[in-house]
Amino acid sequence: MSLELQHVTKRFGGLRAVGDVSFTVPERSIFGLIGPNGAGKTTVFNLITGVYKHDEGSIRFQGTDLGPLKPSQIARFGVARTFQNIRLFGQLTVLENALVACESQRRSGLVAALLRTPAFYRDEAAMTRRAMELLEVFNLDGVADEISTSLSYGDQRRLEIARAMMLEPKLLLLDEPAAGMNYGEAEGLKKQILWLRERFGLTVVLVEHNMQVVMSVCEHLHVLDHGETLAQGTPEVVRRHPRVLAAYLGEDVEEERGSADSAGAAGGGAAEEAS
Ligand SMILES: Nc1ncnc2c1ncn2[C@@H]1O[C@H](COP(=O)(O)OP(=O)(O)OP(=O)(O)O)[C@@H](O)[C@H]1O
Repeated sequence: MSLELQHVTKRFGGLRAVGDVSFTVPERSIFGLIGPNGAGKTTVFNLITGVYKHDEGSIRFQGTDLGPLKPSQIARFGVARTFQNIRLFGQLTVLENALVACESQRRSGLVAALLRTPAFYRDEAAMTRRAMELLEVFNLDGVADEISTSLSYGDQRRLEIARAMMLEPKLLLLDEPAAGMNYGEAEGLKKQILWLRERFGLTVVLVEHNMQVVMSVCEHLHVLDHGETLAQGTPEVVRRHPRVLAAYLGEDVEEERGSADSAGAAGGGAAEEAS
């Protein structure tokens, strides 16, 4: 198993933002963490990446307890993320934004950089090749030299994913990647996420309100509400779960049922027990 949360609880003062949450994300799967606003989804990402420390429970990635690790150690361990609010370097170009992510990954050291040694240039060339390959996946190679803030909102979101991928992660956490995207852009995003999984053998956890995206790319869903688990299972199970339908996702899920079905919605396998 890739990522495993067991009985994780996080409190902010008197507020229990995440309460006794457990789930397991299988290796190379695309896993959706969904729920209404304030459900605790971003807090779970912040706990996995070490931004916050959980009060109870455990978070393990590929068998290692992430609890004692700092965010930078967790990133080096192969966990990368994007943010709900776009965090690009506005003055840098698209390519520079991608490259800056992996400065810490350079194999050649500071001396090599200062002296501009052959090792430095080899590193530089390899990183630029990887960046251009990723920019191409997201149709951003043609604007590699543009200042990042000149991109559309959807393109900036895709650039954030490309930048996170520069860290060569094993686990990618995407926080609302489809926010602000139109239908066509969201369709493109679905293909790009699937491609990344295939190409890099990636495990993906997706926080997303766009049910068109969630229902068709995720194999497993975990639904939070007020920090607690409301339901879990395949998209088929979750979207028919009475509590999910009635209380939180009903209209969206019903609306998207047709399009997700016709797109061959993921998760058609054995139905899991919904809690
Ligand atoms: N640093 C913090 N200090 C205090 N409360 C916080 C903090 N971070 C999150 N919260 C609270 O924890 C709860 C869960 O917030 P969180 O951002 O994780 O929800 P979410 O499911 O990601 O919501 P959304 O879909 O709106 O992004 C909310 O009530 C929020 O106000």
